[in-house]
Amino acid sequence: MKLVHDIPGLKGNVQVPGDKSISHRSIMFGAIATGETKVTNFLQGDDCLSTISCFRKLGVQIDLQEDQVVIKGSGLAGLKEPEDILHVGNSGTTIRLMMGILAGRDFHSVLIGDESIAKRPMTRVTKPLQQFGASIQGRKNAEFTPISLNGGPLQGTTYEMPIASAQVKSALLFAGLQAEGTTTIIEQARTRDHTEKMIKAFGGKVEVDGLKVSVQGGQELKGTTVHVPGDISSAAFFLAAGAIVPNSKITLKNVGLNPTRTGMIDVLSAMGANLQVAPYENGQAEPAGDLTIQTSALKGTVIDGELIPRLIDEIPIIALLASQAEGQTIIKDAEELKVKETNRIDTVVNELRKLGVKITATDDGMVIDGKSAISGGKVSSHGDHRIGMMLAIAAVISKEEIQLEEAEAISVSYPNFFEHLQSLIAE
Ligand SMILES: O=C(O)C1=C[C@@H](OP(=O)(O)O)[C@@H](O)[C@H](O)C1
Ligand SMILES: C=C(OP(=O)(O)O)C(=O)O
Repeated sequence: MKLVHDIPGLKGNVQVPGDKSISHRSIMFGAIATGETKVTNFLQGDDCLSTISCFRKLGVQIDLQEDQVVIKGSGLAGLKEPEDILHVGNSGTTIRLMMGILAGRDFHSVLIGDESIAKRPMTRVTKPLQQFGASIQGRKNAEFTPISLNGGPLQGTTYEMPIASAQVKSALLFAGLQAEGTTTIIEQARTRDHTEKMIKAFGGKVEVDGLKVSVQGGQELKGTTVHVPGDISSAAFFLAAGAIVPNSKITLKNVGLNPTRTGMIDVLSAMGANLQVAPYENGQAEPAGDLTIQTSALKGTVIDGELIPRLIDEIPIIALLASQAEGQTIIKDAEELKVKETNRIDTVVNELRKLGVKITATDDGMVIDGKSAISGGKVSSHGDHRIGMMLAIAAVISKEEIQLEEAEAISVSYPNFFEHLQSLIAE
């Protein structure tokens, strides 16, 4: 598609769609709890719809109307053997977290996904689950899909994670909730804690002590209401756009501000962005607030260490932001980018280079030189939603036309992205 380019400014308010990580988990907890769960502001992106479709195949009644979902859970024991393969589409969160649930169920199940999922590593979850006693098979020693599980009794265990991953932590917590005894996960760095918060919201207990997270098996979870805040990973595209497009002022309403997710705010502040954060005081489990960004004079920064898991999905758009700053930006300790929907070090660097950005790939990140003019050309999302949105924001600051291939991938996390972008374009 031809992207909108060379616009005079971005002005107005946007309510970004519901948080993807929280939306997935609301379906999963609703399905394994007893009683009714209501979810408001649910993200109807392709990934979360894949999660709904998998749980329907497990016999769970899920009613989806507009952005509200009602789930009728009958507890873990109420999940039924699926008669068909469970297809997770493009969603790493769906497949990895579901493995933690299915490992302890007394039936056979098979998980597959699209071409991208077929290349993403699974032993990060299947290996520790085998330590719980789970029976899991897959290509290359359970590294790749199709993955098949013969669920059964699990034994609680202590597991020190070799990587920073909320998906791995969450899968093991789901296994721990149905294992005998205590399960303790030791994180390498703090990752998003939506699973821990949701265990509590559903009436369960989880103990967090620094980087150690423990749960007891056999807890009964009870259905509840989940209010999903807007997704800061989606807001990130408009935060960047507001900062780099001249003559802009954008307010993003009801954005999730869980501190395990707000690395983008820290980076914008470090780069000198004109950003205001107005948190709500509504006592919700997941904090939220309004963010207002204005055109800013940015400077380069270094992004590494414990900051990385707090902004891992925002790195593609941060690379574009850095290309408009004064000086150099260095992103390191981000090897995990190589195993996302695409190898995001390579796709970000290759696509931005096509548009004239001075950017170099490193083993664990990238180095970006600032103040590049964005030239026209033909680019592709390579089927990766976050790359597609980043390139659409690159186009708005280009004087020349940019064509985006595989734009449809954007509906994975932000189905109305182009509508929202259009609504902000100043007359
Ligand atoms: O737990 C989650 O909801 C997610 C965790 C992150 O993945 P990793 O756990 O692989 O870092 C993130 O990249 C993904 O978009 C969503
Ligand atoms: C990495 C992502 O998602 P997932 O791992 O769920 O496919 C993402 O949304 O950027």
